Amino acid sequence: MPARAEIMGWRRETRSRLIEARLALPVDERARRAARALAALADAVDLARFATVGLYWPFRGEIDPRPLARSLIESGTRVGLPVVVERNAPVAFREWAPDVPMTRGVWNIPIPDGTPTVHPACLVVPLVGFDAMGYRLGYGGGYYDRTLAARRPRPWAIGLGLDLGRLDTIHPLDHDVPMDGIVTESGAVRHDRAVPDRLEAEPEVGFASPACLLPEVGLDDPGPWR
Ligand SMILES: Nc1nc2c(c(=O)[nH]1)N(C=O)[C@@H](CNc1ccc(C(=O)N[C@@H](CCC(=O)O)C(=O)O)cc1)CN2
Ligand SMILES: Nc1ncnc2c1ncn2[C@@H]1O[C@H](COP(=O)(O)OP(=O)(O)OP(=O)(O)O)[C@@H](O)[C@H]1O
Repeated sequence: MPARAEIMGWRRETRSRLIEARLALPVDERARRAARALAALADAVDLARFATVGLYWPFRGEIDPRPLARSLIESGTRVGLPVVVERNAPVAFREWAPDVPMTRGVWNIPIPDGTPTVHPACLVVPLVGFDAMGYRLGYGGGYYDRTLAARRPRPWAIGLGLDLGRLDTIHPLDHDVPMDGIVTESGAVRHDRAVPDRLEAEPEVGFASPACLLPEVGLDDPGPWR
């Protein structure tokens, strides 16, 4: 098992290699793969059963989930987008709809301006990379890890990305929170866990943030799968 410093260095290189590879795809090829991944998501996962779902504003070649956002809103599910309100802390989710005013957050990513904070019971999480155990590589801020660590029951988390992000292992560290499933253009894979960490009473995290209770997803919640 490599040491933490080596793992973090490997992640930095792998992250930039995978983002480059994604951005190097011809636009129409990337759009075809993204459309297949979104179709696989719709086949496998019933997001409309949740009152509120967390999506994201696409950035650096991420799959564009806005068509999904619009159809969820039409069917009565609220959509939140992540907002970095504090460095090295969980993200907040702010309600989005096609007509809400937008401003720019970290990295100039568009964020809803002045809409209510929402508490999604299920997050669709953009992937840079992912591994066979459902662990995810993101942009390196640790924002999704912190967000998933701070809430009980932990929101369901479905990683959405391209097959080119597939890795054998990301060499998971203590802070890494695995996804409940991974969806790419080649389909959906569930990662059910014997001990459901999403129900642990106390977040074991290295920062002070009150656990946010999600009344919507109780102990016997059946999850997002169809
Ligand atoms: N579309 C989209 N929106 C998103 C995310 C995402 O992954 N995708 N995020 C999911 O996380 C959050 C933004 N993620 C961020 C991750 C890192 C840094 C950042 O400041 N990075 C440092 C270097 C990080 C490091 O290696 O230590 C920098 O750029 O200087 C900012 C935002 C919220 N919005
Ligand atoms: N719950 C937590 N408490 C404190 N620090 C954390 C927590 N989760 C992650 N971190 C820190 O954040 C950084 C995350 O690095 P990592 O490579 O896992 O990011 P990532 O998952 O790719 O990023 P992102 O989620 O922003 O896309 C590490 O330095 C890690 O120590």
